[in-house]
Amino acid sequence: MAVFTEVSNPQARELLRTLQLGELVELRGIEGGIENTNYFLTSDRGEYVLTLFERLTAEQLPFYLHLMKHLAHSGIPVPDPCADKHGEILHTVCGKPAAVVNKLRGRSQLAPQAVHCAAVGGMLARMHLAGRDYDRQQPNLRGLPWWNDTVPVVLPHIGEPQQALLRAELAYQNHVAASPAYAALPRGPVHADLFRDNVMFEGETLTGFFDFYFAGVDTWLFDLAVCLNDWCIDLPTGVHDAPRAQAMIDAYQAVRPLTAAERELLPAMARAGALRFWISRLWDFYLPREASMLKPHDPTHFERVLQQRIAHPLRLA
Ligand SMILES: Nc1ncnc2c1ncn2[C@@H]1O[C@H](COP(=O)(O)OP(=O)(O)OP(=O)(O)O)[C@@H](O)[C@H]1O
Ligand SMILES: N[C@@H](CCO)C(=O)O
Repeated sequence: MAVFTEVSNPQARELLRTLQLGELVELRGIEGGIENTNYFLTSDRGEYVLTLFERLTAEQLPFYLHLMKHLAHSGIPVPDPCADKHGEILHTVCGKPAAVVNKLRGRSQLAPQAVHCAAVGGMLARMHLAGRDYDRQQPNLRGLPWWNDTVPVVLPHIGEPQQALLRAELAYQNHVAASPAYAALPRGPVHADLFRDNVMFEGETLTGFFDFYFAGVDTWLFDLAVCLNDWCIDLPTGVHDAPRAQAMIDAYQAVRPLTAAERELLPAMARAGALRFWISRLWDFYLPREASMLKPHDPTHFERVLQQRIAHPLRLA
């Protein structure tokens, strides 16, 4: 569980008043999530999610919050940040930057079938297209420069074979990032963390994407690769599930066909997607922060996924 900062009922009441969202009925810390403090905030007017940002700064946050607003207003089912009477969507609670968004219907589908993967693929492509006219810029803060900075920090904590794999993959990704094919990849705002636990479903109907706080401008292919690595694998082994991956890619391409450069670099981006989360999980595991409720994710999972993507390159049918 992750509640890094405790919010009191009087503080929640004051926030609801500022946002003109009615009277407090319940404030409940949310289990799950490892980045931010999250509460379900229920008032007599509706159900909301209060997020206190633990690492992101007030300078970085407008990119994410306005992106969510932009996407919500473009018909993509994402939480819409609540504004105060001055139109401000970034607030302060307990001295931390904070936001209140509407609570999405549904629940996470943690054992997805092809039909769920197709729904994610189609909506991901619609989201990429809807982001084209979003005018704010911010890079993916967990992109290649962060990998280059963070790998030396985690290397002393891991065994020799893992060090060798991490070093080799980082060198490979630096090489890919300098290639003409990479420069030709279409880019825009991406979610960059669209795992099973960041999408809501009601049955087979997708009801929302959320947790945009790793979003940034990056290649659309990286976003698709992150999804394939989570939605379309056998979780215990990291082995690729071809029918689910095909369903996701077909649905994505029905909205936006992949370019030649994207087809060429899909295997490399699948590796990049695994590397990114291996590094962040190592970092969270070996350099943890204080939290009153926190369960770090298992880093070895993405070591296995990376090994799988290297041994069995992801090719399009
Ligand atoms: N807008 C929302 N609507 C409904 N439920 C939400 C919403 N936002 C968050 N939640 C719930 O809160 C939980 C934790 O949120 P989230 O995944 O954003 O945490 P985090 O710490 O920011 O992220 P991470 O997944 O990066 O560790 C989610 O699994 C979900 O159950
Ligand atoms: N989705 C990430 C957690 C941070 O959002 C992971 O599984 O490592």
